[in-house]
Amino acid sequence: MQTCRIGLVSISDRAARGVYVDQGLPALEAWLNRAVTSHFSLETRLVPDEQPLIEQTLRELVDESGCHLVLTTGGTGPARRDVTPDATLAVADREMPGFGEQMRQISLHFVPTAILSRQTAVIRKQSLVLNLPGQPKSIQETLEEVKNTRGDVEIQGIFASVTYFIQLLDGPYMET
Ligand SMILES: Nc1ncnc2c1ncn2[C@@H]1O[C@H](COP(=O)(O)OP(=O)(O)OP(=O)(O)O)[C@@H](O)[C@H]1O
Ligand SMILES: Nc1nc2c(c(=O)[nH]1)N[C@H]1C(S)=C(S)[C@@H](COP(=O)(O)O)O[C@H]1N2
Repeated sequence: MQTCRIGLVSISDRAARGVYVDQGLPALEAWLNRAVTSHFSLETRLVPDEQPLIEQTLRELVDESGCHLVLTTGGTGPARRDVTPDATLAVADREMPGFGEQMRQISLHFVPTAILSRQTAVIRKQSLVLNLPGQPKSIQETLEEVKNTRGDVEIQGIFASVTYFIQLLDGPYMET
């Protein structure tokens, strides 16, 4: 059976400079290890908020490493150096705006500032490139469903659509 290849990109000026220890890649990896039960392989990158570098990293992960899914964290906000969505759109074949819309709806349950994230998702070749905000805690928040106090699902998470997307693009079956 084909292995799902997943690229993880943490985008942070200060983590890339060593001012603080990167928590983005460990948080992404921990979430995937909890959520995905089928076999997958990971390629990880830590890059500063520089648009050409981010674009180059996304191209490498999709075109050379053959990733079926690339998750980015960080740089989705409105600040001058937040350029991750711009880099993502620059390497896109097609945009998938529903992912960003749904994640902002979910994030509103955690932070009132959710709409400050410009996070989006795009198709490049065989791959889905998906932006997540930079706060390490936002990785779990944006990838999971929202439940009410009784434990019923109030808003569906996006990951079922991610696995279906990969199948629609003739990628491997991913079990969650
Ligand atoms: N990779 C990371 N590792 C640990 N903490 C992070 C990381 N990225 C972001 N954070 C935390 O989340 C906050 C918001 O993330 P954001 O992507 O807006 O970073 P930032 O303020 O632009 O700074 P930087 O790019 O230097 O991380 C940061 O100020 C920092 O406290
Ligand atoms: N789930 C979730 N979404 C979130 C946040 C968060 O902490 N959790 N932070 C918000 C804030 S304050 C900002 S500025 C934007 C952009 O964050 P980024 O620049 O770190 O990507 O994401 C927003 N979305």
